[in-house]
Parts: sequence; C-alpha cells; structure tokens
Amino acid sequence: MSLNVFHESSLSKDPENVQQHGQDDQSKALTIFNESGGSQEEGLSSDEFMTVSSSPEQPRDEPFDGLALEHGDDEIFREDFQSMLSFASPIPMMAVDDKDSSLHFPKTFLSNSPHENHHSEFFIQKSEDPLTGYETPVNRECNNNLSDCSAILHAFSANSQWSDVPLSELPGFKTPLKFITPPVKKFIILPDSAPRNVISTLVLSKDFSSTTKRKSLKVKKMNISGNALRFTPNCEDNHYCQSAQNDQTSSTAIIVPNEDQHDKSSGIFSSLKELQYYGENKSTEEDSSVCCHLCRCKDAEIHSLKEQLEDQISKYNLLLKEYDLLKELYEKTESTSDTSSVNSLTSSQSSDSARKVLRNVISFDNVKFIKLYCRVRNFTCEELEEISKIVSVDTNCCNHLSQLVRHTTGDECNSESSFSPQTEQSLPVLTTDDSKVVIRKYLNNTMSGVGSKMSKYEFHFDKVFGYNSDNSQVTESLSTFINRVIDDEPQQRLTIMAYGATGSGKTFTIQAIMNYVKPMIFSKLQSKIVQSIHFNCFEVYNEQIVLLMNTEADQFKLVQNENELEKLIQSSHNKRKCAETEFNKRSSRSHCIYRFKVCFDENDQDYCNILNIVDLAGSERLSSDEFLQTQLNTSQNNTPRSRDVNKEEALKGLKKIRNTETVNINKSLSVLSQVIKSLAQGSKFINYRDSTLTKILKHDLSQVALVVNLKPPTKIKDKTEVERIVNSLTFAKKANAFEISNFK
Ligand SMILES: Nc1ncnc2c1ncn2[C@@H]1O[C@H](COP(=O)(O)OP(=O)(O)OP(=O)(O)O)[C@@H](O)[C@H]1O
Repeated sequence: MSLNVFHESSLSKDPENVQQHGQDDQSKALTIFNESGGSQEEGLSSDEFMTVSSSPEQPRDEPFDGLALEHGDDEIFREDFQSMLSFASPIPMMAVDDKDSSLHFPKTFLSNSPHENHHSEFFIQKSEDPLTGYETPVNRECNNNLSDCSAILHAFSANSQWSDVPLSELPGFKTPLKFITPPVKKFIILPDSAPRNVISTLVLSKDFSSTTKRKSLKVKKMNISGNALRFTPNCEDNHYCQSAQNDQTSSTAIIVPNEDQHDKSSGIFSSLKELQYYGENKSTEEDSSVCCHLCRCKDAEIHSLKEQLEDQISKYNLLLKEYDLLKELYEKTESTSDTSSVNSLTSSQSSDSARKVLRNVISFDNVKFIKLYCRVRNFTCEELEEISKIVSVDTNCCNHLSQLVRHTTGDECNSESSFSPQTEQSLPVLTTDDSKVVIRKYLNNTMSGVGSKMSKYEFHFDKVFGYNSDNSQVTESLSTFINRVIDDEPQQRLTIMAYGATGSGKTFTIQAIMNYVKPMIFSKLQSKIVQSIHFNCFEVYNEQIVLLMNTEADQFKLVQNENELEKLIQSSHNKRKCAETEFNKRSSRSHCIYRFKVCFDENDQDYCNILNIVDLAGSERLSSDEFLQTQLNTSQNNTPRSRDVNKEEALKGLKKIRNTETVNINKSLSVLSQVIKSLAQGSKFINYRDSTLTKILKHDLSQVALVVNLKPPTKIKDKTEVERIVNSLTFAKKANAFEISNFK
C-alpha cells in the first residue's frame, strides 16, 4: 500500500506512470494530485479543476513539506480529515499536531513521489460549530450530488486507523517545515483498484475569508466511475440497481453548492457518517451495486438537467411571446394614446393564451400578494333626501356634495378644473383620485370657526373608484384577477372580498361581481374550455358555518347552466342572516362565501380552480341602546303580543344578540386582517385557526383582491361618519401595511 503524491498531469499524459504507483492489487492506494497542470484525457480536462493560486508561503515548485489546519479548527473536523486520508494505508500519511492543530505530511512519502518538484495541497474545512455542522440535514437522494460527495468522503472516514497512531511513531515524520496558507486547495482521489480510464475526482476548495469565521467547503466537481469506490449505496430502487449492475461506464457528478450556504459543507460531513466503505475483501457483486448506484445518480442528474433545460426553454418562449405582445401593445397605445387597445387585447375576443400572457405582463396580480381596491359608494335616495333638507338638492346638490366628496376624475359635479377650494374649510371631507383616498377630520368637530384643527389621512390603493363610478368600472378592473379562474393554469385559488362598515355598499359590489362572473364562466363551459362548474354558498354567523344550499362547506354542487346558478344564489341570499342596524335597514350579520370550482380536463389531466367571492359582514361598533330601543318599539308595535312582552327583557335579549354578532364579526375581521398581513410578510406562523372564516379560506388566501367599501359622509360635521371611514381604511392598511401619511 502506498500513498503517492504527484503531479496530476502525469496521469493524463502517461497513464502508465499512474499504473506503476500502487500496483499491488491486494492493496489500495490513495493518490493525491496537486492542482497544477490539467488532464486532457481520461475524462478530465484542465478546466474541470479549479485554478489554484499559489500562496507566497508555498511556491509551486517547492517540495511539499506539510499541511496545516488553521488554529481553532475543532477536534471533530480533524478526526474526519485524518480518517479520510489514512484509510488506504496502515501507515499514516499525515499527522495531526494537537498543540497547534496542524496536519502534517511525513516528508518521506513526499520524497517517494515521482514528481518531487510538485506539491500537493488539500484543505478541508467544515463549519466551526460542530453542532450546527453535524446536524445539518442533507438530502440523501441518489440524485443529490452532495450526498454522492459525502459517500466518497465517508468511504475514507470509515477506514480510519489514524487516531491510534501516535505522532512519534510515524515513519519519516518530521516536524512541520511549512504551513500552507489557504485559500484554495484541490483534492483528487484515485483508488488504485479503479480502471485506468476511470478516475474519481473530488475537488474541494475552502473560503478562508478573514472577515468571516465560518468556513465553507465548496465541492466543485467530482468524477466517479466504475468500481473506483465501493460504498453501500443508499439505493432504494432495486430495479434500477439490478438493471445497472453491469454498467461500467463512468459517472460524473457536478457539485456546486451555494457559496453562501456554509452549512452545506458540514452537511457533507454529516452524511459522511451514514455510508460505508467496502474494502478489497468485498465481492464484485457489491462493486456492481455501487456502480449501479452511481449510474442511477448519473441518470437522475441527467434527468434533472433535462427538466431544467425544458423549463428554461419554455420560459424563453413565454418571454418571447410577452415581448411580442408588449411590442404590439406599445405600438397601439403609441398610435391611439388610449387604453382601449389594452382592453381589446385583454378582451375575450383575443386568443386565450395571448390574453393570459398579456395579463401577466400588464397586471401586477402575479407579483403582488394582495390587490387593493377602494370603492366609495354613491348616495342613496334616502341620503339625498336628508341632504336636501339642509340644502336644495336640485340646485345646490353638487355644491353641497363637493364639500363632502370629490373624485378628481369622472365627477361631473366637480371636475378637477372646476373645483377650486378657496379656504381649508371648503375642502371636501373625502377626496379620491384613481389611486388615493384622502380623508379630512376636523378635530373640534366644526368646519367653520377660526383655528379649527384638521387631520388629513392619505391611503393608497391599486385602484380607487369614486362615488360616481358604476359597477362596470369595478368589474372591468377586477376582470384580470377574476379571469384567472378560467385560465388553464392549474391550481389557481383566488379570493375576492368586500370589506367595509355597515351600509358601505359591500353587498352591492359583490352582486355586481357575481353578475360579471356568472356569464363569464358559463361562456367558457359552452366553448368547452371549462369542463364543469360547481358552486356552493354558505355563511359564517357567530363563528358557526350556516349552510345555505344544504351542501357541506367543503363540498360543491354541480351546476349545469347560468339559470340554475342564479336560482341557487337567490335562494341562498334570501336565507342570509340580516338585521336592521343604525346604518343599514338590511344589514348582513354574517360573512357570506360564494364558492366556484371550475374544472378543466386538459391533455388527460384533470384540475380545478377555485374562486371565492366573500361578502364580509359589516364592521360595526356595538349598537346603541337608543337605536335598539327604537328598533324594538317598531317591531313590538307590529306584533299583537307587544303588550305582553316585558320590554326591558326584550331589549336586553336584542342587545345581547346584536352585541354577540358584533363582537364575533369584529373578531373574525381582525383575525382576517392579521392573517393577510402575515401572509404578505411571509411569516412562518399564520393564525388561521383563530377564526372560522380564516380556517375555511386557509388554502385560498394566496391571491386576494380586497375591495374596501366606503359610505360617503352625509353630514359635514359628523365625526362618527368620518371615523367609520378611517376605520375601514385602516383595515386595508393593516392587511397590506401600505403607507399612511398623517399630517396636521
Ligand atoms: N355604488 C352604489 N351606488 C348607489 N347605491 C349604492 C351603492 N352601493 C351601495 N348602495 C346602496 O347602499 C345601501 C347599502 O348597501 P349594501 O347593503 O350593499 O351595504 P353593505 O355594506 O352590504 O351593508 P351591510 O354590511 O350592513 O350588509 C343599499 O341601499 C345599496 O343599494
């Protein structure tokens, strides 16, 4: 048995030369090459090896005298290193000096080298923290190159005799003459028993950055083949093993761990403990099994590379398409300078794939986790009546409304040009533009009066719909998001939610969205793009699921056509829990969830997309006693038994019911906002379980469109109205953590 250290190029240029070292078939030899030169043959080329800059302390042409580990390297590492290098020979190849933690080569070995003028360098390092180092999990799949590497390292470590040999007994050992200063070393292993045309190569390098204490092992490249190394394959695929048993072709593994992940180096060492080296006395069958393992790894690697290549090609093709579409879009918008070209390109007339690609490009749905909309609803007739009591609606409506709301586009009463506030007091309470909502709050609750203080809050959205906007504007903006459900992209799980205070227009908006969705998906069913459509509707009331269609919450009913769907929606809607509140005559007291499951059958692959449309219950403060009393009086006046009922008890009962509803609604909305925020921030822990609503929507919150609905203020001096608006906007702010500027 011998250890040979010589110039690597000798192997490639003169294979015979290699043969003469470690000739003894009964023995194993470990041959270590240095990095200079480079093999042009035998499957190795110079560019397969790392370029090693020779350090000033160790010029290349000097004989190799020793090898040192840095001070501070831990014991466990040194054991690994020792054992790795000493397995092949009963005569230790190198020593470890405990005093200075250095590793040394006996000079005699080196002088036996046929290439004395060259030196071999190697340096292996693992994480400084032995615990972290050894416990780092490593994927031991066959196709994981890191574990291949570990297998080799382990092959050496398992045969360690080294620790038993006292330093003094090392033949030819001299005190270290030189310490090698890293940075980079290469380590090539050539077992003697390997066929000459097959070489096992392990190239290691080490980052000895002075700034960082953690050191990494970067395994650059490893060529393994034939029966070069025998170890127990971690091979579960017996079929493969058998079929590959006689395959003697060489196997190459390219290993380039992420340089930043220092722990991977220690992962190699941890895996190292898992595998076993098989010595000379093992049968050739075992050799074959090792070989088959290697072949399997090779195959797996080729397969994975092929997949990566295909993936890249399809990405490239997609980019090309996107580029063409963008170009087209750009040219059209250049010539027409309006957005109609975008709409026409994204319309259903365009080819589906083009539409999809373009949508991905022009919208940020696929980039943003949550898309935020704000809608300020219009005044109802009752509200206008109220207003008309203060000012003449016919003549002064616009003037009056302008003191309450203003949208800079689409507001006929108050277009940007005609609006010119003279004083701060004449500013509208609620101002919106396409992406911003500004709310002014008069702290002393008065619009007039010198020195009144005003707070101004600004909230930003992806899109804001002013109080004069109609439903079609809302659905048009949401269409890119909604249409994803009919995209032939599998596993789309989308959720649209309408949030807002009681009476802010949530149900109104949700109905508009439903009216858009119904014909849209059924048209796809007719054109056979969609295979089947399923629907369910239920509500969450006081944290309990209430079925509105006799279908369990996690199930769906197959719906054949739009009419059938319409009937289901209507009957569900009628069953919803509603009550009169101070702000809405028919206020929804529950979260209502409309669920669509759209299924496709493409290329024999079935998959379904999910769209949830959620009409959230109105966020509300507890009802006042005064309001409840009026409500009770009205209802009792309408019932013949009114005189028999204990009024106080009834009030108490009603108060309890409303309060429980309000508490549950607010709690679940608060959990929802927290969950969305956590998801947006990528938090590890998401508290879905804290409310029934989030439990149900757990899998469907990765793509959310949230419409925050606002009721416009009807009274200039009404502080409560403004507060309700601010509260709703704050919910959106919490959900998305977008900026709020608050200045006096
Ligand atoms: N954009 C709008 N234009 C005109 N009227 C609207 C608009 N949005 C809502 N409304 C009207 O405002 C009233 C309250 O609307 P809606 O019931 O949708 O509110 P909500 O937020 O669902 O209330 P709740 O939470 O109490 O159920 C209704 O009479 C509705 O017709």
